[in-house]
Amino acid sequence: MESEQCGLPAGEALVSLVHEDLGHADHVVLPGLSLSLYPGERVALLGQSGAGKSTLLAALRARLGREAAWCPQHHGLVPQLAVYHNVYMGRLPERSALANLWNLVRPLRGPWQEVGELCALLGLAGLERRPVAHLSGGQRQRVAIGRALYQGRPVFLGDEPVASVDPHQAWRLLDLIDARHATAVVALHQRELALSRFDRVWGLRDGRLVLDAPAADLSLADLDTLYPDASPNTAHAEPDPPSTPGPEILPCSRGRP
Ligand SMILES: Nc1ncnc2c1ncn2[C@@H]1O[C@H](COP(=O)(O)OP(=O)(O)OP(=O)(O)O)[C@@H](O)[C@H]1O
Repeated sequence: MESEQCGLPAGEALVSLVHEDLGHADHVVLPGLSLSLYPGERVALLGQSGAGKSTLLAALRARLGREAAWCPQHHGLVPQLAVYHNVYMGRLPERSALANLWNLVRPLRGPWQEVGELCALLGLAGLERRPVAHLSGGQRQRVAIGRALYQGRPVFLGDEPVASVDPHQAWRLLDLIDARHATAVVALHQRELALSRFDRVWGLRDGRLVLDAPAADLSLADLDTLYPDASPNTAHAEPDPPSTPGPEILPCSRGRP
């Protein structure tokens, strides 16, 4: 269900940031940021390298706590441990220290089955016992997604979770994420995916949220403006005519005063 204005869903926000300074210690990256995340929304988070995507995701994660599954940018896997153990870690806090210790030596039957089913869906069947250090970059990325899915939380927060896989796999992985999470915020650089797979796009540039709009109202040309350092050759070759005003005047968040 959406409100009449700005395509925002009706209902109470899961998280609202109102004029908040986000950053690291004394280094403010996103000053005075305002935005809201609503239940059921799938949001693509775009912006060039250093724009503050990870910073914003960290802030959302801190506010959502145990409501959010987390898939970090650099995977955060333990390379010496097997695929099974890395995925199992998604539920480490939910089990006793004794069960976790036992599982390290001898996998528990229930989790072994659950993780095996997840691995099959992720195209990792048969690799459960293989150390993550012996996997390809794309396989590691899928293990990291598997660990986040195994957390079984309602909100998925992903920091470029489909950066190392081919477009077909990216599509399938987003299917899996969608099937298991009502709400998602995913940082990514694939603009086509942002428009085709997400309800809303947040765009960061120059320390500001310059884009907060329904994906259906945006074109690739709108998203290109988030990448001022891109050369003309790497930007969208034949830009669609902007279907909405440029990003400078697009922000449209309920939390915005
Ligand atoms: N731990 C940190 N301490 C201090 N500054 C940081 C820290 N992490 C990131 N920054 C700075 O914050 C800014 C935003 O970084 P952030 O990682 O949020 O960007 P990003 O959009 O996720 O970039 P990328 O696409 O390269 O991952 C950058 O200037 C970066 O140098």
